[in-house]
Amino acid sequence: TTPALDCGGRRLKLDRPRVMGIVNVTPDSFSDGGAHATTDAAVAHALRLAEEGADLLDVGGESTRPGAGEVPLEEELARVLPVVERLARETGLPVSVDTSKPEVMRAAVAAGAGMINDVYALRREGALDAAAAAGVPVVLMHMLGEPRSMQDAPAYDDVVGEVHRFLADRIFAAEMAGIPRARILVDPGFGFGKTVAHNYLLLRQLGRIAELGVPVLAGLSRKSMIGTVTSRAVAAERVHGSVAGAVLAAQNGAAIVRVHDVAATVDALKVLQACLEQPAAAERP
Ligand SMILES: Nc1nc2[nH]c(S[C@@H](C(=O)O)c3ccccc3)nc2c(=O)[nH]1
Repeated sequence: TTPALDCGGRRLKLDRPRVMGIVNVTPDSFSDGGAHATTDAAVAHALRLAEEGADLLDVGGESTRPGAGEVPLEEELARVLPVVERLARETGLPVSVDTSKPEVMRAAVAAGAGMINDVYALRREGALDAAAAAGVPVVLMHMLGEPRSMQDAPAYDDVVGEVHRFLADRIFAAEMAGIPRARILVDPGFGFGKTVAHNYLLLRQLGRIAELGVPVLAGLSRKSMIGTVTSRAVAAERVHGSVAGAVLAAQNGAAIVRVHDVAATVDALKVLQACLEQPAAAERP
């Protein structure tokens, strides 16, 4: 039987590393086109990612930029719901909602979302119950502290061990809230309270996170861990480094990689798969 997730009725096979396309629904600071322009732009972008080969899409309405303030509930709903609704209707792909607010989780799943992606690992008030009631897979991600302060001076005795322990605790909390293990994924949270060194230790030892026995999601795309080592200050110039990171994450056990640059990542993972799938017999000339 092929490992797979049931994402609100849409099947996501996990027989090989899958690509989650990032759909940020944040108002375009240049045009005052208002809500419709924001929705239309996000949907158009997402449809392009689907064309490029994304296996699922991740719709987020709140920037978790370190130091960023909270987006009010009504604003997040107004951004996310129209996009989730249209993508659920217009693509056959599972649509994940990137939120920490229980109200957004419930509304997004009611609007067609088939996965919950929570950078707070369901620690907000009511989030465990909302995710349990939603009946869709949920991604539990590690973050050290709060977005506002997490990058001030992140410190660990053993970053891999502590991230592993946090995720094990959150899996337990989710199971106690009635979320079956078959609906749980974990994520080490690259860039969420980690130095560049911490991030690369986590990437190298991602197999230890995979030992938790649930699918691992990895999101390195265009992050400072890539920009720093490649001296690429501009996020859009971090594609090559991000693709290398995605391949490494997949090779080290990630079941899903969360990326901006879908087409490039899809091709790179095909090369990885070809390498991994070759039977040993083929090695003999
Ligand atoms: N599961 C999972 N969800 C995620 N949402 C994000 S937001 C992040 C970004 O660069 O996309 C980000 C960080 C800081 C500012 C803006 C955007 N990152 C992840 C991740 O690594 N894993």
